[in-house]
Amino acid sequence: MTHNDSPLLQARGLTKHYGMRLGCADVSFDLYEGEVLAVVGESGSGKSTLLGLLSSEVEPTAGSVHYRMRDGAVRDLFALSEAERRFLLRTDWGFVRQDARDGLRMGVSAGANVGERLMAVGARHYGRIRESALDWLGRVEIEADRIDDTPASFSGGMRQRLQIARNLVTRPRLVFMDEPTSGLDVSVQARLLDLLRGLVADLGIAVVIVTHDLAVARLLSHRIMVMRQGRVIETGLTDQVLDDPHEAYTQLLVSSVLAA
Ligand SMILES: Nc1ncnc2c1ncn2[C@@H]1O[C@H](COP(=O)(O)OP(=O)(O)OP(=O)(O)O)[C@@H](O)[C@H]1O
Repeated sequence: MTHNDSPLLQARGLTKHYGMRLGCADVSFDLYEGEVLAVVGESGSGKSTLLGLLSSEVEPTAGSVHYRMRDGAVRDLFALSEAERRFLLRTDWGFVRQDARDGLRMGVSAGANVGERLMAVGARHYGRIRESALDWLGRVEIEADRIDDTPASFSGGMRQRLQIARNLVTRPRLVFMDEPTSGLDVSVQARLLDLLRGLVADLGIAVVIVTHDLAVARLLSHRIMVMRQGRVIETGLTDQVLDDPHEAYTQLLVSSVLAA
């Protein structure tokens, strides 16, 4: 078996209690390289908790996450040192936050927002860093003459595109996305989704995307996990689950979107 045949990430029995309250319970799945997994469910169903557990920002009550590093070694994420975890987050992973202000440095230029990530993986040559930053601004459709502006002067859609560039410039193997298009105008959302879909496919990145919007899941994901009250109630290929949902709750979710 080659590296690429084994999962990039394996979650087993992931459970999180916040005191008496359940965040999520007994979530298990494998994620392969280049695969896009959407986690859907209504507010409070445990999506953000699960994303926090997978990215090792949240400590589990029980369960494990194993991740295959670039050197092929499979590591238990919760056994990594803080320095190793940070290194993963800066290099092999990306995290696109719902609010771009949480994922960008608002006080530094667009170019520096992108360049900083390159420096975290060892780039030192100013000219080349700036060239890569320009290239990536172009890929996310930000005009070259905005490179020295701070994201504070950008529109919501531009900020989100800059956040995407900042996350993808190091060619991470895995990107977590938390509602990356919500809060944007519908037309801006559509363009951003298109862009995301193209970039993810071109780069062959694995993605775990949390969304309450089934249209986003349909457009971006190969597989879908439906969560309710902290548990995964249905999972499968996105088109199959959305076209022929087995669980009554999923049917409700799908039909309420259709009615909207
Ligand atoms: N830090 C926390 N402390 C206590 N309870 C929490 C905490 N974070 C989440 N919860 C609880 O865990 C459950 C799952 O919440 P979570 O935020 O994971 O759901 P979600 O599906 O992401 O919701 P939303 O779409 O509204 O963000 C909820 O009952 C929530 O109140």
